[in-house]
Amino acid sequence: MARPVRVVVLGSGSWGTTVAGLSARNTPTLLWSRNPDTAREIDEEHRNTRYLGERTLPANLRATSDLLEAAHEADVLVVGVPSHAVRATLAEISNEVRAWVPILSLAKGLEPGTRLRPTEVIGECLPGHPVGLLAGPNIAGEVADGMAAAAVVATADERVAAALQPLFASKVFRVYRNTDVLGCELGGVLKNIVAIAAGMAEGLRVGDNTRAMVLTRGLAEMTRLGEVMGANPRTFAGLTGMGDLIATCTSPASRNRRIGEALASGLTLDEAVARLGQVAEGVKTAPTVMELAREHDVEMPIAAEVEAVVAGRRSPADAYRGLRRVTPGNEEDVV
Ligand SMILES: NC(=O)C1=CN([C@@H]2O[C@H](COP(=O)(O)OP(=O)(O)OC[C@H]3O[C@@H](n4cnc5c(N)ncnc54)[C@H](OP(=O)(O)O)[C@@H]3O)[C@@H](O)[C@H]2O)C=CC1
Ligand SMILES: O=C(CO)COP(=O)(O)O
Repeated sequence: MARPVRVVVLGSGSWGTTVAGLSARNTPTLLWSRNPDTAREIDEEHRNTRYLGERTLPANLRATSDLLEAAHEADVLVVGVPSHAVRATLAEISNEVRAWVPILSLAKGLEPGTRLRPTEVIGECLPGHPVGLLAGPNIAGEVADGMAAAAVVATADERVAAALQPLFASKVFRVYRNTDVLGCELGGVLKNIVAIAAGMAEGLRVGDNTRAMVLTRGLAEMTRLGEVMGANPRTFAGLTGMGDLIATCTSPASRNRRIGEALASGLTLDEAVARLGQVAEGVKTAPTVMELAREHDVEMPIAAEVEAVVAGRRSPADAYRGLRRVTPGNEEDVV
């Protein structure tokens, strides 16, 4: 009888740990943490208190702080470290992962400097492997609490995604598949910037109409840039686009939204980031996305205001005043 597929998840933050918990319910799973205390706590006490509080993890989820052990064990490798850490983490195991092991990214940011998407960084570090991502409207704490949610496994070869779907699925966690890797990945990256704008709106106590405008026009910006870069515009109406945008912009648990709220309350960016104590990918991604927007000649007024606030050139209140100066065009023009 064939042995079960072994999933290895790299990164023991809130989402890496949660995804490892999902997969452990279906198949043997090993979680790598760079912090030996965290690895021990998960392995022996079945908790990750720093990131998931007192929630209990599956007893069969194993953890290690030995990256080589993790790499050698993987039949499927899930990369759950933040986007700025993907290259450095994988550089240590570039010759250690068996050929053809599929690799899935969880990261929703762009690599600073290179502007590469996490799946592209993975492709450079571990060439020859099928690479894709798992994304969607998935606030980690809710998924860890067993609340119903849905996600998408995106890989260029649909057969690979179809093989990976059941590893993460449960009765309350529906896993769809998609072959538009670019569109699915950009959705997760770009919605974080709109979520910072939504958080600022929250902090400034704007009305529900303004909130709806930010989400809708934010989605238009995401779709415009995505289409020019080669993504299917329809992807942005799906779980990894509109779905994740709604979850992140409306959830008080979203770290990106919390950064926007903190900035609107008068905190500096450094103070807001320090108070959060977790990763908010939109902060580092905003300037990179504006570089892409300029390069592709795509108008992204909401992202531009967020970038100006994050760079300290504009206050949140001035950013919202700035949006009033945007000339409304034809709503039917996506690109
Ligand atoms: N949380 C969520 O709801 C969701 C998050 N995501 C995405 O998943 C990715 C991971 O986020 P998330 O788990 O939330 O992050 P957290 O902030 O919860 O945790 C970050 C994790 O990454 C580790 N880490 C940070 N820097 C490095 C590094 N240089 N090398 C190795 N490990 C590092 C941290 O280790 P340490 O504790 O030792 O500092 C910690 O385990 C992000 O791109 C995020 O956008 C996607 C969907 C949902
Ligand atoms: O991507 C997420 C939900 O899908 C998590 O968003 P935050 O990183 O803003 O918490």
